[in-house]
Amino acid sequence: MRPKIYIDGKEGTTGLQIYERLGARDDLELLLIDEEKRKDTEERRKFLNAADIVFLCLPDAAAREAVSLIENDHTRVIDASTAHRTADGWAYGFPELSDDHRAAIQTSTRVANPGCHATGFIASVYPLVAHGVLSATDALTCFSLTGYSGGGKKMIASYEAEDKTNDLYAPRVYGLNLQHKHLPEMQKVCGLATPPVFCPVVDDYYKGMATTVMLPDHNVHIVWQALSAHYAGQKMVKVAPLGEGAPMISANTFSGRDSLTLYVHGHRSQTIVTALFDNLGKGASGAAVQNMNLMLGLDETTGLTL
Ligand SMILES: NC(=O)C1=CN([C@@H]2O[C@H](COP(=O)(O)OP(=O)(O)OC[C@H]3O[C@@H](n4cnc5c(N)ncnc54)[C@H](OP(=O)(O)O)[C@@H]3O)[C@@H](O)[C@H]2O)C=CC1
Ligand SMILES: CC(=O)N[C@@H](CCC(=O)OP(=O)(O)O)C(=O)O
Repeated sequence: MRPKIYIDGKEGTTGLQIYERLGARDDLELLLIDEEKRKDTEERRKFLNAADIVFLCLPDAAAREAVSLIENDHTRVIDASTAHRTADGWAYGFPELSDDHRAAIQTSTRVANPGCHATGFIASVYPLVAHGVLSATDALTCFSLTGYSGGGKKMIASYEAEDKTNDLYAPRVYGLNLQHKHLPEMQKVCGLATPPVFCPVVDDYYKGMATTVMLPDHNVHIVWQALSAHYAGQKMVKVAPLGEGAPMISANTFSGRDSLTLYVHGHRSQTIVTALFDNLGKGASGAAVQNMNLMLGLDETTGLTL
């Protein structure tokens, strides 16, 4: 019997991209809700309980509601929203962090898919803390560039409107209250004493991310070696040869891909690490499908673009 899959929020940005990755597969049975009933709670309840795996591609409140509608023990959940990323009982869906993370995803009934900016930050910082290159009390700073699809349908509409306002033609620094919603998962997953000073920037291109962590007092060779050793053998996360990409890397390089690559650059005692990936790939839908593959005991790259 093919596993039954339901995407709650399939008409949204993340949901559509998951559908694109699953639509052509014949090893899965996709449960498709009637278009007019896609927000009908009782109809959703039926689909959520009929599925073996559900993807939640919804705003946080709707994702919490969806979980509360599941009344059985067999439906497993992959939540793309922020609602459950630091919640007890949820596995954090980043299998490359450690064998324990991978095993938790494979066996869990509740998997929280990482936030896009959090993916870039954690990819660099988790291994450096785990291998003692950074300490949990180091004060970290990070800036992260994203395409406008990261803001979902509303933001896409504003960037693609015919009467687009002038401010949308330039990069926009946001998260200025320093309380971006990804900070709790960045801090918790990396085991940091304090959250990083985090500066997200959204710009006038559709998708792709460059998340840069700055290390003012760390040797570039030590950082590169620790990251390379940590991700050796991984299929979806790689470390580029030291210095590759100089003198300039573009944040849309990985647009359309589901993998992530870390680029390490340095001079004297200063180092920067930049994660290049797609906010809708390893930053959302690609990661969600990778997690589903692991939960089903399949090759994690099935249906994905490396
Ligand atoms: N875009 C990205 O790059 C990323 C997004 N995410 C997260 O994924 C989730 C989805 O985001 P995104 O796809 O960007 O958002 P969108 O706004 O593009 O899509 C959300 C979808 O959910 C639908 N929806 C809203 N409320 C309900 C409800 N009660 N029942 C059923 N459907 C509902 C919306 O309907 P309607 O079409 O009518 O508006 C829409 O289709 C969010 O939690 C987001 O934070 C995570 C990582 C990256
Ligand atoms: C450009 C933009 O607005 N991006 C979103 C992040 C998208 C994402 O990862 O969303 P979730 O955390 O909800 O999963 C933001 O910074 O809030």
